[in-house]
Amino acid sequence: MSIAVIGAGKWGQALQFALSRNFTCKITSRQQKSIENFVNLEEALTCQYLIFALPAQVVRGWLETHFSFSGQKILVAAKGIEQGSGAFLNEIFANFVPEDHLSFLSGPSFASEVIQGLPTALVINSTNDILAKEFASFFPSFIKTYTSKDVIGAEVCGAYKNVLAIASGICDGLRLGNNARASLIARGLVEMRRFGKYFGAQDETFLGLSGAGDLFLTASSTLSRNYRVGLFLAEGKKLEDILIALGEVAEGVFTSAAIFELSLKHTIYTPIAHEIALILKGKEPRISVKDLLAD
Ligand SMILES: NC(=O)C1=CN([C@@H]2O[C@H](COP(=O)(O)OP(=O)(O)OC[C@H]3O[C@@H](n4cnc5c(N)ncnc54)[C@H](OP(=O)(O)O)[C@@H]3O)[C@@H](O)[C@H]2O)C=CC1
Ligand SMILES: O=C(CO)COP(=O)(O)O
Repeated sequence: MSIAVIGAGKWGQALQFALSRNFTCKITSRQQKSIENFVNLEEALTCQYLIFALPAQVVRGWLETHFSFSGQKILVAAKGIEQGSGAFLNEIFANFVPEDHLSFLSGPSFASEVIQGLPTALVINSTNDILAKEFASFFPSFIKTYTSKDVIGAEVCGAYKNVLAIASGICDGLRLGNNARASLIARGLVEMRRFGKYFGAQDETFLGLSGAGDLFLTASSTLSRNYRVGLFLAEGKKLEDILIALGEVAEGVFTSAAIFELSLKHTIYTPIAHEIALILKGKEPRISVKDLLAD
């Protein structure tokens, strides 16, 4: 059995750490890093199992440039919707990999906790149940794994909660209180369900680890990059400066634009994501709060 993680950022390194409990797990990235079992891209691509931990926005370009399908089984660990096209990751990957070789990881998982071996529970989502169970079996005992066939539901949850985490960070940054944050998260859950249902997601996904689990985590902790983006926006910092200081990806910034475009195109009511997209374009957060309360 050969397995490699593509992308040695925060999440890629945490996944490699977890999967190395039971196997030799290789890892590759653009830049050479002093990590055990770091290999070049050519060697990684010969592995039977590949885990993609790249930002959602670069996935299509990366696949076009580097990937040719030769039977690899894929687990996609990114969370986001492509800005511009509004494409979900399963749609992008479907151009390069047969559906029965594709699976998607979801659930509450701060890389900084996984890399310490702290427990969590995750979901492997695939239309191919055998593949999902195969990937699930690779995870170490400190990660409890479940499987699901609701790929689109998991994807919407993983992407949408990043936008709601920005909203929650703004809410806390403006010191609106615990009641306001709980209201925002609860309405956010309803909103992301409405959005997901339009694209065929199943109800139960929103109440489980992929939905409520990851949303509650990300929207209530400064460990979340997206939440921190929200905190800094509330302080009046410029998005450009925030992202430079962050130095890591905050997917909600791009996904909010994608949700904005998809919601307009398909007439889906997504008021929170709508306001976040406007704030990221310069709208004053306090005015957004007033507009949300009045809506
Ligand atoms: N961090 C977390 O807790 C979690 C993150 N995720 C998701 O995983 C994905 C990756 O996040 P994370 O690892 O934290 O992000 P980081 O910013 O820490 O790392 C991003 C990685 O992507 C690589 N990369 C960036 N741009 C390109 C490009 N144009 N071509 C090739 N490689 C590129 C970087 O390569 P290099 O190292 O060479 O610079 C780096 O390895 C995101 O979608 C995120 O939402 C999901 C669950 C948890
Ligand atoms: O997806 C995550 C936890 O499940 C990580 O969230 P952030 O990208 O906001 O840090």
